[in-house]
Amino acid sequence: MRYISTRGKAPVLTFEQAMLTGLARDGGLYLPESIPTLDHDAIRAMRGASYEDVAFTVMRPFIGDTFTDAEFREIIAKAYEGFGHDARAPLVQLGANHYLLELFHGPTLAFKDFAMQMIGQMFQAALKRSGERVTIVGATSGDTGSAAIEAFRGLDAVDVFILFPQGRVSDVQRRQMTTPSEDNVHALAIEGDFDTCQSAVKDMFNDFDFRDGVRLAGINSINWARVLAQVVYYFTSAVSLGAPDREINFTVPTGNFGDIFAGYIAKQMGLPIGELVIATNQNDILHRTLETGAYTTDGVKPSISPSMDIQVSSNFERALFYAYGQDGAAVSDQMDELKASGEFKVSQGAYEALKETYASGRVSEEETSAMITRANATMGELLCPHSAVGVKVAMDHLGTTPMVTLATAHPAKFPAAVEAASGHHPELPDRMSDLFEREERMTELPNDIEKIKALIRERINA
Ligand SMILES: Cc1ncc(COP(=O)(O)O)c(C=O)c1O
Ligand SMILES: N[C@@H](CCOP(=O)(O)O)C(=O)O
Repeated sequence: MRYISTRGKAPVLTFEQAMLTGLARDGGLYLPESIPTLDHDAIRAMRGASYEDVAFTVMRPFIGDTFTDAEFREIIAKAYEGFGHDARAPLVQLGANHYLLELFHGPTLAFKDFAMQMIGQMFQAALKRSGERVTIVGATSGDTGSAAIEAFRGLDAVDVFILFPQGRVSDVQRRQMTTPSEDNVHALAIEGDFDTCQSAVKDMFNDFDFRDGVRLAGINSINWARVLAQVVYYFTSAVSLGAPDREINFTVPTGNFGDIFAGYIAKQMGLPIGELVIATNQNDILHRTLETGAYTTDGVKPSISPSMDIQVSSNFERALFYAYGQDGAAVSDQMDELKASGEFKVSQGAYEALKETYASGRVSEEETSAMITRANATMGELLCPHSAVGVKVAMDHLGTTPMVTLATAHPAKFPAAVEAASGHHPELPDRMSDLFEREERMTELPNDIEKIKALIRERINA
């Protein structure tokens, strides 16, 4: 299996290289040259199988000879052993034809753990074999950072630097990043929003002296391995509802577009997914793009679903690549336009392709709170605000096809918004009950790329 860049001008890589490389050297994102498919018998055989077995079947065709079957099975087993639910991603019924996929039973209580625990194990195995050391730099609006720190803390061959927007993540999210005491963990509070942090990370990847000097690696969903691991739960949930003999729809709370793009990959692999519905909060750039064909940034507005406070949605580039018929030059032009002017207009053909693949909806702050209240009162579910955004949009798209809404985080990560809407204080699991007593350690930095790079160099003695 070979991996190509969405902008068509970077070296073609193996799975291992793509995983350790992160952003392509032409600024694009890596994708498999072709998407392997699973026939209906193979999908049917997933019924009753463990999450780990389905993970092996779904991911194996993408990893080439990076790991042997035995190594890969061991990686998967280790990745999911710390999850707090035997099913890993349990499905609960919310109402007629509506199901909630709980993706918050991992170590840091958000869906990011599904992929981050996998890539933590895969990095460790690959780096042990090569004897290399890497510097991971990631941007977070709260959940990716905590999941990455949990997955990489204490590992010998890795330093992990996480840039988060100061004052724009919840207290639980911040403490998950700032309380680990391992020397290889560095939480950096940056002046700005998530887009500021993500743009700094991309700038570091595009500075080849820095990139090669520190041996930079990425764990955001720019890393294909992150997206791949998220494909698995589309299969487990759809199969438990009758796929491949029945079509299933999905609604996905969306920010950086990694999670819903994993659904697109599942569909291309042969899973009969009907609608893939993008659910956005008031940072609704993706919904507007689907409505108008124009991708226009207009500043991040802080919301009660802060992990989705994103305007420059990284993986949308991957969606564009397919919408443009895998034309890297066209994608490259659009991305240049975005960088220069903060907007671009999708061509008519690509727009039609996007509309054929995705539906969308936007949820206001008031509607998010009202959905938390309603789900608690009438569905027996205490939703986090991101999941509430998803459930609200899904309800507007319910029909005769079963709908699965992805519940992307545990309500206890966002207690203020959840308590205000439901009257219930969501408790953290016992293993985290002392989170607010632990000592915090972070470095505050202005939005100044040179200062951020200097700090990273200094910390790793590069
Ligand atoms: C809790 C939560 N829900 C939804 C999202 C959106 O996911 P994606 O960025 O993959 O679109 C994120 C982060 O991005 C998140 O942390
Ligand atoms: N919501 C995310 C934003 C980064 O997304 P990623 O999937 O690209 O890592 C977060 O919580 O950090």
